Amino acid sequence: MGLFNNIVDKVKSLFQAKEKDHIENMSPPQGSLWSGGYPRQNSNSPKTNNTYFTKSKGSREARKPLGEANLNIQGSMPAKKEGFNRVLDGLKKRQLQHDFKLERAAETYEPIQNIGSGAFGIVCEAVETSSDYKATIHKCHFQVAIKKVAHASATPTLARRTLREIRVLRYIDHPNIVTLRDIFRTQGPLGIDVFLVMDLMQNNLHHIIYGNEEPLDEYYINQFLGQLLRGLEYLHVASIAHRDLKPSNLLVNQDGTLRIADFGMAKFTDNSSKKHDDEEHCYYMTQHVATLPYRAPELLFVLPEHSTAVDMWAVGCIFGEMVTRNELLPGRSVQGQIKMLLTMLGHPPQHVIDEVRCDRTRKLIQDYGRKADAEWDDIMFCKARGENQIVRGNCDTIDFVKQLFQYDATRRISIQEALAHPYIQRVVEPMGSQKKCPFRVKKDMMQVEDLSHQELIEIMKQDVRSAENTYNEIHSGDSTGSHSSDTSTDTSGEYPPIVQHEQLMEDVATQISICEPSSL
Ligand SMILES: Nc1ncnc2c1ncn2[C@@H]1O[C@H](COP(=O)(O)OP(=O)(O)OP(=O)(O)O)[C@@H](O)[C@H]1O
Repeated sequence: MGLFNNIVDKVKSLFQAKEKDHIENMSPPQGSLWSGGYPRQNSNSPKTNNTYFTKSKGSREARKPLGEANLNIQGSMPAKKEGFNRVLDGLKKRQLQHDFKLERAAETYEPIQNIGSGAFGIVCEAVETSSDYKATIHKCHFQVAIKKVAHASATPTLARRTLREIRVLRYIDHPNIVTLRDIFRTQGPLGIDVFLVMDLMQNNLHHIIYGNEEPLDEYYINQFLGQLLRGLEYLHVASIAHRDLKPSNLLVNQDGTLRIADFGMAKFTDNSSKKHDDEEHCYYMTQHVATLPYRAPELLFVLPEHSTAVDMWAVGCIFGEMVTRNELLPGRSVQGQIKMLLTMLGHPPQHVIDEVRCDRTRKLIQDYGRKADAEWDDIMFCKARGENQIVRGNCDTIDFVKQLFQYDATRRISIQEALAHPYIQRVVEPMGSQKKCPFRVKKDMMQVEDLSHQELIEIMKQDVRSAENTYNEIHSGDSTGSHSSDTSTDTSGEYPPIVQHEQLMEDVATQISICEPSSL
């Protein structure tokens, strides 16, 4: 106990010294890539060694290469290993060719290597080989990421996921949301394979948090948090909830730009979508186990409705993970996750328990016994093993975390309240007002929830064409490559229904480089 107190005192004094320096710490480290607001990604810049943002003992400039901290890249490789690696490379190449049969789009994109995979998609790095204006101007090939959603039409869940992702991303242009550049489809053995072409990002937050032995620098934690909130504000103001926020879905570039990705679970959240809650809850209870540690209580406990508040809970988990380099609530089953919440955060208020729709869950909560409410500075301190001191003794940080982890979604801090919170005001540079999400995105998203499987497939086919057309329009007229020129000011809602687009699409179909087999 004495030893523990000594450590606490030592850390306290360190913390006090750090508090003094806080104002200095708020300014970017020298030579930082963060100055001037949110830097836009330049995917054309040649690939350099990634820069990693760790807390450095001496100067802040001494940073490690991203994700390579533990790799010994020096010394020559034994001949046997070289041979083995050649075989491995050959196998990887063949797998890539097999996974990314792009048909006609192979004229435009050349897959380079597999860079990620999730439960629904595989993602490769590719170059845009067509001699479009960008390649001509920059005299180089544009780097992209292609996400393949295999047999996207096979089940209603997959079709809805894919359509959600297409519809959120196709008209959005936001510095903290991944950019969709193109979209096309091919006919796979089990239905349509959909390919989403995005700007290539260099890493994701999960790798950044765990790729090094030292905690993330406080400055970068705050910058990542600020960008995450900014991207969420854009979505939440339009009543769009992401619903699958986790570090691996937050993509980060060398310049520190963070972009939210993976919109397969995104949903327009208003009263009209309540009727789907049962189906959704069912889905949450059985699938998607990988993201349990970020799942809000309203989804776990099967409470009557949920909304954008689920994302704010996940923000709390992600913030805690950046600070502590540990998952805050690492349950591995639905039951385990519920118990984890009860143990760590204490008992939910009675009115929340009364609303739990699932009898088994209600009984589980009631039988678990009362636990004391969470002491956030202790939780963060223990989880961080004393390494990171952002939270310890820091009232507004603790309050921010508390507000995010409210069991009752209606009492949880909203995105606007989060941005106005003293902690965020203190650590994140003022960001000013941002443009609104185009009305057409909301309208498109609303439609998705009411479609049958067959309708989903039909609309998905149309949407792919439609987005392809949008892509062609953008690239024929706009030399800046920005998607925003017409959409940023569009709040009128005058987006022609997709059905009306059909004839137009038929007319232009021959000009579109869609990878459609003759059988379709
Ligand atoms: N634009 C991009 N640039 C670089 N990497 C990317 C990009 N998009 C996705 N990735 C990588 O691919 C991984 C899988 O992508 P994504 O999360 O979209 O697939 P998913 O199957 O929907 O995943 P999940 O299992 O989380 O639902 C991501 O974690 C990320 O590391």
